[in-house]
Amino acid sequence: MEANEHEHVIEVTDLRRVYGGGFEAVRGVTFSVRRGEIFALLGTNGAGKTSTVELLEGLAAPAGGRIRVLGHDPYTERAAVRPRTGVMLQEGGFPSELTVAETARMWAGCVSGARPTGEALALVGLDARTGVRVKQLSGGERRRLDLALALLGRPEVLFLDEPTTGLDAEGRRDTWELVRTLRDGGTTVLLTTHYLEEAESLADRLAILHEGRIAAAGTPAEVTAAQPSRITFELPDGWFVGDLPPLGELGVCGHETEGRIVRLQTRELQRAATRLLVWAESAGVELRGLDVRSASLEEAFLGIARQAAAGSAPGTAGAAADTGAATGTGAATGTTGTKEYVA
Ligand SMILES: Nc1ncnc2c1ncn2[C@@H]1O[C@H](COP(=O)(O)OP(=O)(O)OP(=O)(O)O)[C@@H](O)[C@H]1O
Repeated sequence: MEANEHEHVIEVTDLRRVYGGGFEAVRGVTFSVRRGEIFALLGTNGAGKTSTVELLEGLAAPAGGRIRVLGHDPYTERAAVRPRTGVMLQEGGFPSELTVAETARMWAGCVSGARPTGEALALVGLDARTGVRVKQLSGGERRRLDLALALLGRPEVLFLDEPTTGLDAEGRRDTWELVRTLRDGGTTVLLTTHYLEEAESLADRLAILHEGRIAAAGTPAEVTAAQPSRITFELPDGWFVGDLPPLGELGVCGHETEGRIVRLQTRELQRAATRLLVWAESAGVELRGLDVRSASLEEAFLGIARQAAAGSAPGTAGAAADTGAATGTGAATGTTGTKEYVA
């Protein structure tokens, strides 16, 4: 897709959604997705992921803002957009008495230019289950059937709302592989997920929603780079965190203790780990359970949740997510539940 690879096939500007009763679930969300990109929307429960995706799918009109999918308004120009998109909702809701093959045929009847149903079912690994009634499928198999139906129309844009919920580890990985293959073939994918590992492994770019706003956005690497790395270890009896070299000299920007367990935060992982180990060696101290790790998307996500719990909204609310630049969460130090990080 060289000619169009920078084309934005999804453009969302200052999007708002208000439910009956006046609750504003989406509060000024801006992002865009390029052709052939996998973009993940993450967020805490109730953050507004499904509310946003439903607007992109044209299922409801926004209370404010602008959406373009393939250059069209998905709500007012539904006829132009719908045939070129595939939608996998959280709940498929198919007649449970129909078999897998009957369901696929019924669905294909509503899709112009549908791919053969057997091909769609084979893509998701359901080709051996065509004669089974929907009600007899496992939860994971139903999710795969949902995905097969979304793929029937060979969509240019695929919306996947929590596509791997209920799948076992193998099924999840198979779905990731399929989504990557679709992306490599030029399909643009927007997915919501609760699995941070899924977003980290699959998404080219992502946005973390919190209370209807984008709290952080960028590539997984950019979002995690805003977080400090961690060094965790257990001190032997008789040793205390105060016996360590001055934490500032170690390159540590925060620490937390729980009994003998010490957790250090640093933005200079190599330097801090080296100095700590040199000190331990010279002092004859064994750092039991030593664990040195770079920040993960999980930590970025938890950082946002912590800020929420501490009552301070993330500083990048409403940030645009289309620049490719990380907006960061700035949640490295601060209160985490009952424990306080101390620089
Ligand atoms: N039909 C509705 N009427 C009123 N409020 C709603 C409705 N649907 C969702 N909400 C509220 O809007 C907010 C966002 O919900 P939404 O389902 O979009 O979140 P989500 O990020 O997809 O959550 P989850 O991860 O739990 O699926 C929540 O507070 C939810 O209770």
